[in-house]
Amino acid sequence: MTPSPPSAHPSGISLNHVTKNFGRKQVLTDVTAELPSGRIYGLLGSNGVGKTTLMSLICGHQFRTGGRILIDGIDPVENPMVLQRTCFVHEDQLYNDSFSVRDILAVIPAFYPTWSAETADRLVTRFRLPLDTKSKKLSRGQRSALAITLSLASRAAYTFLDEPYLGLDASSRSILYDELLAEYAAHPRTFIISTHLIDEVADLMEEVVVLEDGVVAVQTDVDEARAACFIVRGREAEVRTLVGDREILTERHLGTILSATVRGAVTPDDRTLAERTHLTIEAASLQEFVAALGLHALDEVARKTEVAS
Ligand SMILES: Nc1ncnc2c1ncn2[C@@H]1O[C@H](COP(=O)(O)OP(=O)(O)OP(=O)(O)O)[C@@H](O)[C@H]1O
Repeated sequence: MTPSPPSAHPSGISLNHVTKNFGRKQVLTDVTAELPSGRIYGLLGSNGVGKTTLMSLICGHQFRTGGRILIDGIDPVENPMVLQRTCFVHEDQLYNDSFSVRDILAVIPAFYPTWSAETADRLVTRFRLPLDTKSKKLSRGQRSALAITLSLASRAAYTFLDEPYLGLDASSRSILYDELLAEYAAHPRTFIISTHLIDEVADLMEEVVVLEDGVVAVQTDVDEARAACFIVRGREAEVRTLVGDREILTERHLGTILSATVRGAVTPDDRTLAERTHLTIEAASLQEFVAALGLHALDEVARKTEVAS
């Protein structure tokens, strides 16, 4: 067998100084990141920071203002091959008003050579989607369930889920997480999920990318992130003694009590000292870690800007 030629580009998404303006408003000012394929990414950031915009740019649904985007080495803009390999359906997706759920499920497979009718059927049943209801009559949760069904059944190599849980009740959310992991295990591909429920989806995500002020403030592996910091709480002097010369990412004061999020792993000596000096040590949740790192990264940017000006 002739070996296939080495690809000039590694597979995955490559973002290089990507910018996006809407009129005079700069939403993405300089987004640079490498997202190797075959992972589940969490795209995080506050409301209006540009998560949906970035996903639309990557899929080629909108034009970027500047910079370079490559999917498996190919620019997604007006490229039918990339369109077949990416799926980005969201809850407020517009469908033809006269289309029922059944009609939508009949039309969409034509766009995806990898479509799985079996997955679509299973999700329709599990979400109890009303097949004969017109799309505009669906509730918000049902619209989300339809978007998830289309996204997972597409089996697209790059699947984007924009806050996929909107309007879903607790049991439908657990169907989403369950099905996503099952699909990912059986048919590995790349998922990019924007979310504000960091801790709820923390077990799904392998890597998080945090957008702040138009740039990637943090990109980190979730397991590394979990082991990378802890919170120590107690009287300020004792907390500072325990922390030593390690880096404090954030600190909060409540009277004489200091709560510090510390970069690094907890050591046995830390535990002994904490017990002796009545400090509490706990693991930081992913949400706390991301918030601390994000704020810290932005402080650094602000400090460097101040120094430079
Ligand atoms: N078509 C558009 N025209 C003008 N401004 C837009 C357009 N689309 C998005 N924006 C603006 O770009 C910014 C980023 O919007 P975007 O929806 O990407 O944010 P987001 O991070 O997904 O927000 P959220 O977490 O609230 O969903 C917002 O200020 C929004 O008002």
